[in-house]
Amino acid sequence: MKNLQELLYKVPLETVVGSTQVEVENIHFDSRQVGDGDVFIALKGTASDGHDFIEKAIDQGALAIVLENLPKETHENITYIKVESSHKALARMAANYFENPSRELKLVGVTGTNGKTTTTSLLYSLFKDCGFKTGLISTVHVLVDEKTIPTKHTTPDPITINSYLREMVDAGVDYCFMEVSSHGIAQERVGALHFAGGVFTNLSHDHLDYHKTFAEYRDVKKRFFDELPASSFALTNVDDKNGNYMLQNTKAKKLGYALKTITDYQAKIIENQFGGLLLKINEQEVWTKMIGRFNAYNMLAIYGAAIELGLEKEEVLVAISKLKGVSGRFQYFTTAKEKITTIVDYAHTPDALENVLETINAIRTKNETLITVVGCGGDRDKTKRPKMAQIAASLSDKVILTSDNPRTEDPQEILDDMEKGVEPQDFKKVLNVLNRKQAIKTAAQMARENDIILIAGKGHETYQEINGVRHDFDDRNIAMELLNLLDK
Ligand SMILES: CC(=O)N[C@H]1[C@@H](OP(=O)(O)OP(=O)(O)OC[C@H]2O[C@@H](n3ccc(=O)[nH]c3=O)[C@H](O)[C@@H]2O)O[C@H](CO)[C@@H](O)[C@@H]1O[C@H](C)C(=O)N[C@@H](C)C(=O)N[C@H](CCC(=O)O)C(=O)O
Ligand SMILES: Nc1ncnc2c1ncn2[C@@H]1O[C@H](COP(=O)(O)OP(=O)(O)OP(=O)(O)O)[C@@H](O)[C@H]1O
Ligand SMILES: N[C@H](CCC[C@H](N)C(=O)O)C(=O)O
Ligand SMILES: [Mg+2]
Repeated sequence: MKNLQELLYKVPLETVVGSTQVEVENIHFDSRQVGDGDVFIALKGTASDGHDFIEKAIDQGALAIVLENLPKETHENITYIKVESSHKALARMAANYFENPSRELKLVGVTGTNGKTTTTSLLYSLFKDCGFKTGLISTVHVLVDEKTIPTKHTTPDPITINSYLREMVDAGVDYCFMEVSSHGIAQERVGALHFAGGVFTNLSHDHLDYHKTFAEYRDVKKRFFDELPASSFALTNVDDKNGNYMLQNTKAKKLGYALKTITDYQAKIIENQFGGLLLKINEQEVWTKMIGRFNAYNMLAIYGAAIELGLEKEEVLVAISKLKGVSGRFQYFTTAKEKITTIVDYAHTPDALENVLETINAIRTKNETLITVVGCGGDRDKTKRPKMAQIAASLSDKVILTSDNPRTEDPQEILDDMEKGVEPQDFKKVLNVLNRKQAIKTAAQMARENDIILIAGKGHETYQEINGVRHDFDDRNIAMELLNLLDK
């Protein structure tokens, strides 16, 4: 049981109808989960409005309702708490409910269009390697030190985040690294968390279905830094054209990392090959198994964050040299006889796809054929579709356009949207194979000795969502099975 008044600590209230001196059980923002003695927080969402479910929540036993608009008629024994923003109130109440676990460990948030999963996952591995109990909240999974929890969101809702953080604190976790998505910031999912640091990776085209304009998307990301406390650090990629903008109004200690600009954490790429990168970070050389220029940025972000969190330079460099790749990010295998290399990568934005293809083109020997298999997700930003097809076709020798997660959209229409981006000189390189498994099979049949196949967009995902149903599907298993079978 929790005292409602205590749960409302630091929540700016507009009007209260009824008593706040009541004991409550749980807090919920979904009426379907409400039970006896709970608080229901009515959120205005994208598909519906939680205010429409207040009566249902009361029928199910809610004692108190947090809302933005008071109903005309109220029930006598119910407490109504009117706030300006239910999303902000939820964030604060969730933190209060779990007794502010983010203050009991060092929480670092990583935001940006690409590189969040890579950076947070590698920070997790690095801190584990240095002997700390560590937590991770990422697109791939949540880790409470060594315990794995499956996840659906990159940045979950505030109740879920705070419950994970409480579990981490109780398990003795010292550091937690979490991905902060733009949806997470816009919906206040990270609203009342206490961050020890924030990292910005980069900003490019994504989610323009949700944020409408690039400026709005950029400013949502900036809000994360605006709200960091003075005791924290804000580490930004100053080579990105929005890097400095992110830190413009932050109270946190401002720091930069770059390959091209003079700043706090700098690196030079000395070698870039299939085996990894040789970097010179702040005058010290280090080999990493991570591949490609974009990973040099990820390494710098990791290095800077680890130093700001108090680790020694030497131990950080040793740990960096031991880091292994992240699930579904440039994950590759080569067949035994024909030496066909298949790379599975989560590139699902134009920028990520361009980076991955440029990385492959920079390190291959040019005699092989590069075959790219790529699709775009349904119910997501449509404007990235033609761009991704254009990039795939211009930077590969052959392209197979296919489905990603169509969700509730018609897969053929997604493919048609993509095809519009292919430029006339590339028409002859492109094939359309709607079924993703067939598309991978086509690539496998086309490939000859030493060729390279890139399968982009789904990375670590172990399902394909069609018509709202998730079917088992793993690019890596399918590719491995088909290629090994064909490897005579
Ligand atoms: C567009 C979006 O982000 N939606 C998220 C949002 O839902 P919503 O507010 O739009 O919900 P809604 O359906 O309009 O309902 C409004 C309110 O009524 C409530 N309700 C609804 C029905 C009912 O019977 N009773 C009831 O109380 C709902 O619980 C909700 O509180 O809040 C929900 C709870 O936190 C999320 O689960 C949901 O994520 C949806 C499923 C989603 O697909 N989100 C994706 C786009 C997302 O968040 N992605 C980012 C990663 C992006 C990236 O960086 O690549 C992520 O962080 O995962
Ligand atoms: N620093 C980077 N800059 C640009 N591209 C990157 C960077 N790091 C990774 N990538 C590319 O972007 C893809 C996605 O990387 P990652 O999963 O780390 O990003 P993310 O920000 O977590 O994405 P999401 O928004 O889906 O959670 C990778 O598979 C790789 O192709
Ligand atoms: N976090 C991203 C993941 C996209 C992955 C891609 N496979 C797709 O389904 O579009 C999103 O929800 O937009
Ligand atoms: Mg991610």
